[in-house]
Amino acid sequence: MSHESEEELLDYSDEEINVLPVSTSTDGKSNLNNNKSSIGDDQRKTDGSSTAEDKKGSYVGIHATTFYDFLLKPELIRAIKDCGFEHPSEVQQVCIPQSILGTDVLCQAKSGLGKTAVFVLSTLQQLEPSPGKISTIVICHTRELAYQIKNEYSRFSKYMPDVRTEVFYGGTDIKKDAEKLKNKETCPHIVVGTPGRLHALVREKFLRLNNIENFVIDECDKVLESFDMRRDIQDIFRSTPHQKQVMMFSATLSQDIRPICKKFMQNPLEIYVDDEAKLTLHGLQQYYIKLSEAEKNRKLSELLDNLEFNQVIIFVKSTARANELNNLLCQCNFPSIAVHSNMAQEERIARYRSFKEFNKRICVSTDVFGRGIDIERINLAINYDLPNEADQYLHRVGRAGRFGTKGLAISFVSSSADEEILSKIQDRFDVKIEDFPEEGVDPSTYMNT
Ligand SMILES: Nc1ncnc2c1ncn2[C@@H]1O[C@H](COP(=O)(O)OP(=O)(O)OP(=O)(O)O)[C@@H](O)[C@H]1O
Repeated sequence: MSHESEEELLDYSDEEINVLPVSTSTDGKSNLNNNKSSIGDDQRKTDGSSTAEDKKGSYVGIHATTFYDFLLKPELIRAIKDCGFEHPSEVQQVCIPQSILGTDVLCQAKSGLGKTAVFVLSTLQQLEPSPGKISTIVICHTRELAYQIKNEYSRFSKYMPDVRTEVFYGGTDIKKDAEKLKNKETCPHIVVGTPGRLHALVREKFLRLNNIENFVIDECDKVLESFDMRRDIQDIFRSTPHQKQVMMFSATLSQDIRPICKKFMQNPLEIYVDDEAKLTLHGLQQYYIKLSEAEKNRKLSELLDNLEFNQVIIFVKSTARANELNNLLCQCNFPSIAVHSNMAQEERIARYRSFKEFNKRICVSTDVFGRGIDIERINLAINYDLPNEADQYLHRVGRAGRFGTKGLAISFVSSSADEEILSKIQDRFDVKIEDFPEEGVDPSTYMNT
């Protein structure tokens, strides 16, 4: 592990964070009065040593906390080991001890540091599977992310043979979903899905949520900012029992969206990264290239020819552009694939899998892959078209450099609007995005060994 990725696992100051086991009331909810915390680089010590400020509640030493400390079920510990997870990341250290107790959680933590495992492990820890009883529902904004989360449940419930997880999203036959849900033998204990399909299943009374104990929204700002998705969520939420655990996660949680999230919660543990500079991924080198629209293809091909990378994701602003660019790359014999929302759902998932399984090294995508998607080998992200929001930039480039690894992000800047966005990104996240050097970048600085 590189020095930088080790730093991601350092400890916290107890002034900011109380991660000691908390006293619980009879309903299992946390009694912490101040349930608000933040995670930030400046709260971590860099040498792992103990100081006078290390009082109760601080994690001392780089690897002072292990997954064993969470007292998880042995089946989970075995699966965690199989996944190769050695030490919990900071967000896992802060959240898991409380989330396994049933506390509501509203959590912002930077991209790629393992927010998914927080809710997957804590819901599996609490789950007592009973036939026909759906205990956990997880909602996210895209079908591929739902599919990915379902697979995470499968990985971690490997030694829990009675636990069933199913994923439901649009673009597939709803009757098949209904069949699965109707039959006690096939009805899942954990449901993962996208808002529209889940809402339709609830409305048609195929999906009954009266036994729900955990209600999770991943990429919650994206889900709740969109009027349509929020309306669906509200209806789904209303069909769940009043007493349940609610958890929400994202790398970006604006001041405006927080109260909206909290409306769904009771006295949540709140984890924010209020200093947006701390959302910057330190293993990720970020550059821009100024050019005209007409120069983009030539430049891209030059970069793909000259740069070393394992896998690259190229973001464009429309499905038409994704198809065009992908065709062009394929014509030039680049091993490229395109993924966007304007294709049959089965094909979308097949392409996601093909890219994840390393059958293709280049993926041209719209923002369908801009958030949440976790493909370990991506170490280069290219914004062929810059997004029009700074937050979206942060999510996109976070596809490279997962879990504290190294990576490279290059953005094409071809208009005054692009220049404005570029300066917004640099101001907000306190990151210096430099002009891409003529001589290129030394691969050893962004390739993981
Ligand atoms: N403790 C751990 N040790 C090693 N790898 C881990 C650990 N926790 C998570 N990972 C891995 O790190 C990667 C990123 O995790 P995950 O996708 O949950 O990030 P995230 O915080 O949800 O990011 P994003 O905000 O971009 O969606 C995954 O491949 C996951 O398997």
